[in-house]
Amino acid sequence: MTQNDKVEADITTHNKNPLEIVKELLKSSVEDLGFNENIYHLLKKPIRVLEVSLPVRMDDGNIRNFTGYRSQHLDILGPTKGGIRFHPNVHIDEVKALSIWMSLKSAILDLPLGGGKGGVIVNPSELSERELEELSRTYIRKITPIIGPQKDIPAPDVNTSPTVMGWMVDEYDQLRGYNIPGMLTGKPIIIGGSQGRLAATGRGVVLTIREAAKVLKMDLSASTAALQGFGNVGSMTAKFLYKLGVKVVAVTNAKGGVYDKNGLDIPELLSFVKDGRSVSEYTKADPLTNEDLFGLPVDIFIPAAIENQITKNTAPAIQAKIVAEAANGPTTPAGDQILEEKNIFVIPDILCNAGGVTVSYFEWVQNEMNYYWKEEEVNKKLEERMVFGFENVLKMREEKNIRMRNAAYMVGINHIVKALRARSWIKESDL
Ligand SMILES: NC(=O)C1=CN([C@@H]2O[C@H](COP(=O)(O)OP(=O)(O)OC[C@H]3O[C@@H](n4cnc5c(N)ncnc54)[C@H](OP(=O)(O)O)[C@@H]3O)[C@@H](O)[C@H]2O)C=CC1
Ligand SMILES: O=C(O)CCC(=O)C(=O)O
Repeated sequence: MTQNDKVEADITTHNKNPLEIVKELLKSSVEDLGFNENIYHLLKKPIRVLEVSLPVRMDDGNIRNFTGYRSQHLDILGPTKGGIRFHPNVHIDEVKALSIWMSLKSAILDLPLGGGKGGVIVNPSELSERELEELSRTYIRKITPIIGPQKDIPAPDVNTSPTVMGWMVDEYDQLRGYNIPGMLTGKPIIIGGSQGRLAATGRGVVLTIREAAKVLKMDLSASTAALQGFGNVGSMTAKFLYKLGVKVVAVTNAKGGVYDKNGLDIPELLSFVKDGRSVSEYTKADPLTNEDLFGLPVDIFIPAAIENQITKNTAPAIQAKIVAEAANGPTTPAGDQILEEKNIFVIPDILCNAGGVTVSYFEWVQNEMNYYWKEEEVNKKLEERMVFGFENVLKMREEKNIRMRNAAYMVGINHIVKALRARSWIKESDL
């Protein structure tokens, strides 16, 4: 059984297929908006999906042929846009689902972009740096026919750092014969990256938590938080929570993590992991398993790792008032049902983590005009967009007396529907 067969068996058997999950939510939201089912049929499939073979000469002299994908969901609002994931559990349905979420995210924040996403089935920790660079360059070569600054603009996601983005943009530029920085975002700043992009997703997550705390009348400086995932998004989220005075008591990664009921020293933890060490090796706090993380007595719980973490098995333990979905798709429908029964305020992924694509959009704008903003300007613009998105979703929630997740889907779909109508893909009778 290949790794992909195992992933397929797991997502099918346990009702965790992200594509089925997002399709169900699209269908019910289209119904709740009173639109014809035709709209659902237009939104449920990406317009284009490419599968590529990625042969890499390994250090031992043998060739390994990896598989990669790029999914483009909808391009009626602008070029498609979204990250590239390197992970052993990448699956075609996951990539398609992630591209649909990207469309919704951009729509909620009124970004002139559609949804895209890419992935390669690989465990990057098993590759040498040279092998990883070859894989990254090969992937970009293979998807070159369908990407470009006016077509589809990749970016980072799980296990793809600015260094990986640097290799990718260089490969594209070498192929085309000149510099085209706007073909990809999340680049190192020296070659056209934007100030503030590295921290943008975590900054955005914390802005949505701040807005949610206002709704719930919670004093953040007297609140506690626990985080799953301490990569780009998790670590930056922890940094900004700490700055706001939130006591971050627990963080984990795939190997486990640490807990201190009096609050972790986040700046120290950030420098601890900087040179490649894992949070699970930090000895100035108690060790913690990913299983125990869910049951901690905290006010804010933040999944910032991968999909399908808040499930019917883990959700019952959650005691938080706010679940802020920094990761994409961290909650299964069964887990979500339990969060609803517990009356937990969920900031849904397509709103919560939209700060990343927002600053990626700013990066692309700066690349196109070849003029660069200071970090304060980027951060100010990011804050405006996040608050705008949060307020629109909150308004829909209050108008319809529904949950934030349903409200976010409805705001996103409403926005896309306006473009579908303007292009006459749909008729008045579909609405
Ligand atoms: N990067 C971005 O700008 C954006 C990312 N996102 C989403 O945020 C999430 C995190 O992405 P990002 O931070 O970029 O990725 P990174 O690769 O930087 O970090 C991922 C983190 O998740 C941890 N992790 C992976 N699997 C598990 C597991 N089974 N249990 C606990 N922790 C685990 C990793 O641990 P370890 O290091 O041990 O593997 C690592 O700490 C993803 O869902 C991504 O799609 C959303 C919007 C934008
Ligand atoms: O920065 C981007 O363009 C996309 C980020 C991303 O992949 C995501 O929001 O899930």
